[in-house]
Amino acid sequence: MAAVMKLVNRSTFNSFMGQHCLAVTTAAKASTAGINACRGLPERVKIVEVGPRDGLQNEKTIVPTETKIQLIDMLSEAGLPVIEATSFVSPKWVPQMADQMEVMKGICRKPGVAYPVLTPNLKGFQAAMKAGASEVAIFGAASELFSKKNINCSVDESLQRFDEVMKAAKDAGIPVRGYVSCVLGCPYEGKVAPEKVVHVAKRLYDMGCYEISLGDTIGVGTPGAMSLMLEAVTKEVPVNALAVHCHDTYGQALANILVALQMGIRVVDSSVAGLGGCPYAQGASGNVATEDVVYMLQGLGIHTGVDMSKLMDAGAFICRTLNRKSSSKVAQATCKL
Ligand SMILES: CC(C)(COP(=O)([O-])OP(=O)([O-])OC[C@H]1O[C@@H](n2cnc3c(N)ncnc32)[C@H](O)[C@@H]1OP(=O)([O-])[O-])[C@@H](O)C(=O)NCCC(=O)NCCSC(=O)C[C@@](C)(O)CC(=O)[O-]
Repeated sequence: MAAVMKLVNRSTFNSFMGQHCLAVTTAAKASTAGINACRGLPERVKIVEVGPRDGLQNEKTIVPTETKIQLIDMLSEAGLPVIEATSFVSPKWVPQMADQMEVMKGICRKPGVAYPVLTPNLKGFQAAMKAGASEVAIFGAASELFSKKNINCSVDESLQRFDEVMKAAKDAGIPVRGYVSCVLGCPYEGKVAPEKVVHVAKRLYDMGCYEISLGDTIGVGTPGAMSLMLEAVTKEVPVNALAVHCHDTYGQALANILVALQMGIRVVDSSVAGLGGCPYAQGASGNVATEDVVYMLQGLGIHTGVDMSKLMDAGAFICRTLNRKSSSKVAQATCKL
């Protein structure tokens, strides 16, 4: 009976979503481009799915490799254009990512989809190359103490390490994404001045990162703080080279993303089912849920290329496997409809 109810609920939801999306799309066809341009909103947004890495790195129990592979494959099928697959960090520091080689070998790489991996140093970069990675990400912080806790070096030292990775990546023709953590607050230092974010973001951009993702690691930002920070960063780094990465600890993530879109950001990081947190930021909740971002963007008539139904299946799969409730409001609503 429960299973039948679930099916009915799911089909009711899909039908609601279908009608809703159709209404949005029909209206959108004639007018969205113009209206969105007036509102300062884009026609298309690229979603960078970080659940398999940012999400699963934070699980207390080690998630089986097969589950990670299946999740990534389901996300590929859902139409996500970028899926951060794993990280090549020390297994002593983050044991949850120790199977990075097997994950990279096991996934079905869909043509047109990028599967970047985190590489904090040259050792990580070389291991990523052996595993066949075709894109990597380096990750720094705007806060000294977070940098120490997260990657065991100062901000300046981290930039020197990233320079080495960058040179090796250039030689190998590998694109590099950059992260700046703690752009709106630090679990150890509290408030972080926008100038500190500008300093690291500009350095990453100048050394050749094609995109810099600005991370509200502990999810303390508000739309006001986000706009002040972006105002400062976009003076030094072109807006089309920036992304936002919002955790949802204080429930501000979607509002922060909307403000970022209005300020010209076109790339948004998110995590299926809102998985995650950061092992070096106690108490930080997961990333904004991909389902919730896609729902908001659909409502705005903004194209993402993501199939909501398949995305919901991927979220349900990982929540079932981890035996936990989804943090996605859209997924929670589905159960109630
Ligand atoms: C960066 C290190 C490695 C420095 O760690 P360390 O201990 O300072 O490094 P080391 O060079 O002194 O080496 C110590 C040991 O680690 C090994 N080692 C050294 N490098 C590697 C490597 N790449 N892969 C595997 N092993 C490595 C090295 O071989 C040696 O092994 P031992 O001789 O003791 O057996 C360490 O601090 C680390 O792994 N930290 C983990 C950082 C991490 O993964 N954090 C979570 C991701 S960041 C995040 O979530 C934020 C983000 C991106 O999502 C954005 C946001 O929300 O803000």
